[in-house]
Amino acid sequence: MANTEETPMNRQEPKLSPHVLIFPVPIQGHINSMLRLAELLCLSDIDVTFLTSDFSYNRIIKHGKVDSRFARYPGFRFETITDGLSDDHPRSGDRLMDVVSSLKNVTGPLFKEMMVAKNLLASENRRPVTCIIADGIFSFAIDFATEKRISIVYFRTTGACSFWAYFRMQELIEADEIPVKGKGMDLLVQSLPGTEGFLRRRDLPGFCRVDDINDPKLQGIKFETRQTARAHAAILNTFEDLEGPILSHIRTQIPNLYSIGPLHSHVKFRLETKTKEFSESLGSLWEEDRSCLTWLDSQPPKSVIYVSFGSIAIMTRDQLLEFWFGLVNSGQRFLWVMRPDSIAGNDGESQIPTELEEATKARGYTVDWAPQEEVLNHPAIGGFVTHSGWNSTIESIVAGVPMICWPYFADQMTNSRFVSEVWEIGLDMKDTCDRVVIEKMVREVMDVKKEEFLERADQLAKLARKSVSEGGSSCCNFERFVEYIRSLIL
Ligand SMILES: O=c1ccn([C@@H]2O[C@H](COP(=O)(O)OP(=O)(O)O[C@H]3O[C@H](CO)[C@@H](O)[C@H](O)[C@H]3O)[C@@H](O)[C@H]2O)c(=O)[nH]1
Ligand SMILES: C[C@H]1CC[C@@H]2C(C(=O)O)=CO[C@@H](O)[C@@H]21
Repeated sequence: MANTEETPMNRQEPKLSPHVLIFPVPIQGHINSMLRLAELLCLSDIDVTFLTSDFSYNRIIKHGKVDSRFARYPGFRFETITDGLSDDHPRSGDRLMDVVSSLKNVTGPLFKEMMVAKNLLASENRRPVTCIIADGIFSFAIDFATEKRISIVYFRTTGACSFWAYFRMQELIEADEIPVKGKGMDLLVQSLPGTEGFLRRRDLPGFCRVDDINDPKLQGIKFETRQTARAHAAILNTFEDLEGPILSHIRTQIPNLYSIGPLHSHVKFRLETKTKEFSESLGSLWEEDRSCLTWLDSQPPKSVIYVSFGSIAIMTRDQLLEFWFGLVNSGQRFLWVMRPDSIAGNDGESQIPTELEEATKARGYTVDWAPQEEVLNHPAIGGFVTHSGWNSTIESIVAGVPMICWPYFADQMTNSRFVSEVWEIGLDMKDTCDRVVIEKMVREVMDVKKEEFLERADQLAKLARKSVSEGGSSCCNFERFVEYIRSLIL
């Protein structure tokens, strides 16, 4: 006789979605790209726990518009953990690496305790974490995942070009090409496949610029990057038409490498396809001053150069004045982000020369923090003076905006060289800070070679958009990645 009473054994429990933990270094550039990945996974009906520091979470909630944005995804939630630093720590400039040390020595052990104590973040209607997507310098997460037999995916939020240099640091050391401090900065690098003929020693990541091979920062980043090979897979926020040759070299060492960027463009495309909504920037740690968009509305097309050095770079007052005189003397309009903590030793009393202030009023606009994605896509923007952080670089590529690169440290040294010599969508002003050079480069990008740069930037922008569109390389790679995540619960 048919059993007419439903019993627990017969009741079809709804199958719980895969549950992914996303864990970035809790600083702006990493949070941005990982929140974009989080949204892509939510749009694929995967549960996401986003783990960040208490310090950054409080700022994201205050400035970042994330609550409203992620409210539509019932499977998304934040989890917080301490970064081990006091709230008044600058978390930028030459103190940035304190963050890395504290994350490793304080946060790492607490992370493992938290995961065990919270049963791998399982809760009602939420299975224990299926896969950990960890920042590409968190080897403690690989150790934990390996011990607990959980899938671990490394997401290094830099481009492939700098990642490859980091991954090959041991070979560069053995070839006596690093450390590079002082000696032979303009010698071409010989032992980094795919970069022959254009990459100089000065273009290697800034961590290579030390005197002592045993420098802890160089050794630390070398070690952490090599751990990538232990992960089940790796993700990069780039696309095949941008970094294909380098990606092929990396895949000889790390076969399961998913290039799924530009992530900000990828999210926008999928959101517009699924919900017809525009995806504005989110996750800002500072209040965005949207008045700059109104100012841009009154400027002629392609007439304004946007100036921003990201969330970490610091400059001296003398460097500030060199940029300011260079911009004013170029005669071009400019929109400049002066992040509140970005001037070293800013005593506040020293006055800006009157002639500079007057000229700025005529052609310039400054804000503490801008809605950068919207600024770069504004029709008035014709160029971008950038520190070459990876997010800024790829955002400028998608927007078709030529760049003048003034790298500050780390991967930025490599990104800037690829912008000028490989992609040919800008100029590299590395290792100089002179008002005459700045003026000359601004004129070259915004006037003398304007059409040439805009044409090439537009070609690359089209390839970027194609990669995230239906059938594009990043679109297909992301769908393969989702299949991998789903395969973990079959
Ligand atoms: O006024 C501003 C300025 C920046 N941004 C955004 O902030 C992010 C900045 O990221 P990025 O350009 O990558 O620079 P950093 O904040 O310096 O990023 C750190 O992290 C990156 C990813 O690992 C590295 O490539 C950089 O070298 C490192 O400094 C971007 O998404 C920008 O759109 C704004 O929204 N408003
Ligand atoms: C905190 C910094 C350590 C390394 C990361 C980085 C890189 O080039 O990988 C650059 O700056 C920061 O994003 C990270």
